[in-house]
Amino acid sequence: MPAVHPAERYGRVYVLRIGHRPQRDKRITTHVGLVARAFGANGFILGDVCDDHVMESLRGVLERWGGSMELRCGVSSRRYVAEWKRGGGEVIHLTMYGLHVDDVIGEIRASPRPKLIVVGAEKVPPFFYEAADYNVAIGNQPHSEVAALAVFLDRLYGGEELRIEFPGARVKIIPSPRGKRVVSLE
Ligand SMILES: C[S@@+](CC[C@H](N)C(=O)[O-])C[C@H]1O[C@@H](n2cnc3c(N)ncnc32)[C@H](O)[C@@H]1O
Repeated sequence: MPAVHPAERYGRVYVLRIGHRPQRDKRITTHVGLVARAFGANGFILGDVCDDHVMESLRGVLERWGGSMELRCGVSSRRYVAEWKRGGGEVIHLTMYGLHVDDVIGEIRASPRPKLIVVGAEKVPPFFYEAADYNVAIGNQPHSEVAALAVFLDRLYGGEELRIEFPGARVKIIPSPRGKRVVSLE
């Protein structure tokens, strides 16, 4: 049976990637976008810059593997956060300096408000700490925006996101104990 998209239960979820440096961060920002899609976010926003390499990679994955995640780039991150809040949504900034995820995830899951998850690259300006409704730490040790986003979305959706069936997929993997089985859906 196709899985119900968990966003139907927990509200709309977008990911805002800030601080992307096109010379250095192409691969890691692409991975942030891939995790956003695969772990059930409804939108991926690359703030302040556009990077064709990143956006084309993500569009290619959506075309082949399905899903209807909204993709945008080049919008002002600060304005996006402010407008999200004005529209009634809440902002969750992932940072190692924040409150431990275990101490806030219950409250976040209980809220039906649309959620904007902000992940940084290098130093995150104080604006985002102040504008956030929650500054959430996936443990209080430094690691990676990719890991932080994956763990946060998995906690938010309680693991349901790993069974999402993506609409419009052209191919699908048949899980197998050995080797690769991929079938065409066209
Ligand atoms: C490589 S880290 C750089 C962190 C940077 N030194 C700072 O002052 O925020 C890039 C991003 O990974 C995420 N991140 C890294 N460790 C994290 C943790 N323990 N909990 C939550 N997010 C984390 C944050 O979104 C952070 O902005």
